[in-house]
Amino acid sequence: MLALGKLLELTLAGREPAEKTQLTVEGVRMRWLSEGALEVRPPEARDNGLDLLLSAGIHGNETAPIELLDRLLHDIARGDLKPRARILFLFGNPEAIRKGERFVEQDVNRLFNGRHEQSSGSEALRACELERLAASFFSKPDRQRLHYDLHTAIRGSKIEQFALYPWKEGRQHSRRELARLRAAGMEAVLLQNKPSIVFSSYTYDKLDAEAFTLELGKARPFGQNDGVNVSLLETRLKQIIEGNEPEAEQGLDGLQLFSVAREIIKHSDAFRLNLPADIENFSELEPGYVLAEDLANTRWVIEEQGARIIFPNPKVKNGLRAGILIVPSTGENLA
Ligand SMILES: O=C(O)CCC(=O)N[C@@H](CCC(=O)O)C(=O)O
Ligand SMILES: [Zn+2]
Repeated sequence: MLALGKLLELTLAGREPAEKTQLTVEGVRMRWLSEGALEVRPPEARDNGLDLLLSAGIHGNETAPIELLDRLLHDIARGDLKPRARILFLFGNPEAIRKGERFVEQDVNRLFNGRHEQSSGSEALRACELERLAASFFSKPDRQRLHYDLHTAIRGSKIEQFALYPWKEGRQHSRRELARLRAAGMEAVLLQNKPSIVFSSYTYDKLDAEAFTLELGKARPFGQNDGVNVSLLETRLKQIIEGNEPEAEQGLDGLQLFSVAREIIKHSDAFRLNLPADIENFSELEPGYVLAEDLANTRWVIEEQGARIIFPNPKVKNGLRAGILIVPSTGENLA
């Protein structure tokens, strides 16, 4: 296999490849751009006009998505997968991946849409570099732009695989993209309704890509991901890469839609989240339940019917999201 197909090995070893560009037997050009960053370009005559950004390891301990991208890249480097799309593979936080930690000093996925400018340290620099790599990749006019940022979650979930769809003023969420996600095994989608500082929000908002965070199961160390079944997603990604994706069904086939009711922000060290440590994502909360308390007698009380909690985490830094309260959505504003 071509050395550049071993991007993960290079990244784990913290090494630069001797040759920065290599051609596969199929004439596919692989170009190493920076640590954990590799561009794949099909021969011009085969290019179908899609620019596909696949990122994983924005959180270093979320290894199932990293292993998935590693398999795709191996297949391309061996000539077993024949891309018609241009692809940018990104391993988001190499230092944290090497340590097997979510992050080293700060969460890279809270540093996009310019937030890195208000911060310092290696993770702020990396967020800036990831923005630059994505912006340069998505700078070609008249091409389709698609970004999947792949994650696994800290805790178990009542709905195992789901997507978060960013928001931008004046832009509608796409039914066609939702159908594509359903075909890729996603059981639910959270339709965001305000701007955010995560990677997929940056590519959606600033680079006009269709962009999603995908949650694929529970985070586990390398080699221990048998419980994370990514087979439907893997099949669909191969089809997208090879440009032979079956036309998605019109219906969303049982895909559950949610919208954000409220983001729970931790304001101080006095923040308390009144949930069991092992609570699963998408657990329902009854109206009247006191979800959280913070300084100056601030209380987060459930008011919404059908409210559920995702990503509860009282350990985040002050000022950051400590959970999202969501409610079912009918998806009436889809394009
Ligand atoms: O399990 C958790 O609490 C977090 C899992 C995770 O990393 N999720 C992403 C979601 C990004 C988004 O809001 O689109 C994150 O929190 O960064
Ligand atoms: Zn993550």
